[in-house]
Amino acid sequence: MDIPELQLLSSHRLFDGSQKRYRHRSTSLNCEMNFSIFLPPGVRQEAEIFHGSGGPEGSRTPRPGNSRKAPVIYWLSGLTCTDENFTIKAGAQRVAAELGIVLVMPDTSPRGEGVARASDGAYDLGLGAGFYVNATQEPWSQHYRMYDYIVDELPALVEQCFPVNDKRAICGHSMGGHGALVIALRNPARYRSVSAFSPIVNPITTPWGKKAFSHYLGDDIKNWWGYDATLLVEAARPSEHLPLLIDQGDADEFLAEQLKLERFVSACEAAKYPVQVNLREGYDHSYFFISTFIGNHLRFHAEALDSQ
Ligand SMILES: N[C@@H](CCC(=O)N[C@@H](CSC=O)C(=O)NCC(=O)O)C(=O)O
Repeated sequence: MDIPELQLLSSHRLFDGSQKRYRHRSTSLNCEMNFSIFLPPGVRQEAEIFHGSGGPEGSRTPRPGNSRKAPVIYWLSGLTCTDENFTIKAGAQRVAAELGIVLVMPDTSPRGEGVARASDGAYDLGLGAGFYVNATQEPWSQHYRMYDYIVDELPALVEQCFPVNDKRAICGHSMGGHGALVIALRNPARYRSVSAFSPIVNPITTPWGKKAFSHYLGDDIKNWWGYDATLLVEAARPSEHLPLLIDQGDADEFLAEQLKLERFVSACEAAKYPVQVNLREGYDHSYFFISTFIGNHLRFHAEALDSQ
């Protein structure tokens, strides 16, 4: 494997660990991408292989010291987000530090010069709205391959450069909840557990999903099926079931029109796929909701990741 080039953009100490932000060249997305990572205490606090313009991490040499490797939770954010929304608003680091878990927060789409964007500046297509699919339609297919980026490229980079083992979990919100469910259902051997807040679970029938999929994947709905969690869960083999947790606010402004959680729950029941769903009275779609329950999700994953 090529040695990845990582550029450190920022680094902050918190809860005796570090919150860092990096930029790298993504081959899947054909552009520069940022991601954020939280390193808990007790593991090496720098990237091991690092090139770039100086800085304390500018070394190829493995560093002496703590060689413990931690499990990782990948967090996928929703529409309009970057890697920073969850990093700044969810308050996940305190519990991740206690549990000794690494958190990785990717961006939600390719970005930069030459990357296609919605012609009318819409928030639900293009930049910030990659929907975790591999686009097949022009102009999107030149960069919008978020599925490959999240499933393969980013974990390979993280596992090469940071003190992590191969125990992975995946979690997300809204569009990112859709991404987490789809990716885990399609790749059950790669993850120990999956969870979501307010996920879009049946995008082939709802407005955000139909708009994005018709642009990214074309008009033939058969090509959308592999990105619909409700269809995927119906087809999941019992031997590949993962621990699955969903939290949903009942005051969520998007629940009725965009999310359709009841369809996923019915499909899980029909397929006998065990799912824990917490309907939370009075909670909306925001990061206030996520910050309230993120600790529960991290502990749920920690059990599956065999962490502490
Ligand atoms: N009309 C809103 C829509 C954007 C929005 O609500 N985005 C959510 C995710 S929705 C599904 O993926 C979000 O996480 N926003 C970022 C945040 O920090 O709250 C708008 O653009 O205002």
